[in-house]
Amino acid sequence: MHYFSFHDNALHAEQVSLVEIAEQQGTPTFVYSANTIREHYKRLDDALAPIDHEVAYAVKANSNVAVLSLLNEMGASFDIVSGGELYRVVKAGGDPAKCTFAGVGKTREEIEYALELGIHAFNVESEAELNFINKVAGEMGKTAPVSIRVNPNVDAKTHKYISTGKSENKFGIDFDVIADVFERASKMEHVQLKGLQMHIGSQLTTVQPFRDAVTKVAPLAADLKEKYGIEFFSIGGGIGIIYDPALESGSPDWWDANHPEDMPLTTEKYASELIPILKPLGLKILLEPGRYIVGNAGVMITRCLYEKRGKAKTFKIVDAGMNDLIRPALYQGYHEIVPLTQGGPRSTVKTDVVGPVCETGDFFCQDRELPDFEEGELLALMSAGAYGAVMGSTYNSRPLPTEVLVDGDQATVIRKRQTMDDILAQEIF
Ligand SMILES: Cc1ncc(COP(=O)(O)O)c(C=O)c1O
Ligand SMILES: N[C@@H](CCCC[NH3+])C(=O)O
Repeated sequence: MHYFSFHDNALHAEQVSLVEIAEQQGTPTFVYSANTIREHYKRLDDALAPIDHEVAYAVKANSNVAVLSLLNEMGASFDIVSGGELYRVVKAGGDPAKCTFAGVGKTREEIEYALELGIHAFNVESEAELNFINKVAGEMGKTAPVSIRVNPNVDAKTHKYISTGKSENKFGIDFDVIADVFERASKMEHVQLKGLQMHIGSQLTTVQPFRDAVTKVAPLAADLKEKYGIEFFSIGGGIGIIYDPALESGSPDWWDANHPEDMPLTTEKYASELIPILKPLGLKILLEPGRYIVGNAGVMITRCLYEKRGKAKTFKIVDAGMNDLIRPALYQGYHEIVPLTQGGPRSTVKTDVVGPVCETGDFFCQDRELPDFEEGELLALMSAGAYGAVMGSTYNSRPLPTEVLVDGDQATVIRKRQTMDDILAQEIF
């Protein structure tokens, strides 16, 4: 089955035409394919089957409660990074005891909330935070389950804004001193050591940085198990997806979840390289995938408003902006742009696709050779399921877009389009 593919000349999500969704819901709108999410989850879960493991979905990638609920039904655990994400998981029917709580700046309120609910573990990112969690847990008469995040100083070879495992990144505790931190933590009265965690970065397209990091940290994990009886080793998320078919594979069906061989980093490759290093540890292995699960399970649909042929460039102006999908502006992220209807052959044009926001950085592509679509035409920005809607803002007083979940032939609105009154609700006149 093709999850995003053309039928009768219209791009569909599963069995639902994206043109119909656009006509009914307006644009911009995010559309997700439930079966793609399920399949990605299952593929990763199956690949790790030879070892004791848990797939803890990184909620930040797409935290719509309907998406979380779907993954909860699949049996996922959750990697959260705020009290707000924990709140969402609970609303989705998720069990706090299956949540690990990462992040360098947890507040007292968040720590108390997580202790109250009984999360699986805090992933502690500094000694100051460790001391504080110990203090707060003591005040509450509780013991805080913790794992400590190691920064292995390994180059993830990804965009510098999404690299997290080098010493100059703010995340985790330096590899050289982490053993001492565990020793001090083991003597704390209100902390129980549960695990070791790392996450070297996002959108990794080869297995080598994962292998380097796991190889470097595995002996430490073995040592910590021996000394303190830790139960798990979380190797983080970061598995990359294909954004640009021309660069990565040349396959026109790259967004189809049934083409695992086209992935730059397959789950099979990931598992076959890492399992031999991880299995001998005898620890539960946690994975924290976000983008891999939802990235290619979503698109953002938008309508072309105007075309402007300037002296230097052709601009196609669409009704979505950087406030709706910020990845191109923030990381020079690539999203394939596909007209929703396929007529006969058409000419191509080198164009910038830009939004209405009052920023020069408000573009979805620059100087890209694209089918010469017209004013009024509908388009999909592919691979927008991860770090899309969640990073949206109301900049320029632009209401947040609708989100729709397609499951087979059913399309369900899972977030209504925001209204101006929603935006103004907290303002005091
Ligand atoms: C601690 C942690 N775990 C997991 C993830 C998920 O990353 P990805 O979406 O690349 O799988 C992130 C984001 O990079 C993260 O910071
Ligand atoms: N938001 C980033 C990924 C950040 C991962 C979170 N640590 C992106 O879209 O590529």
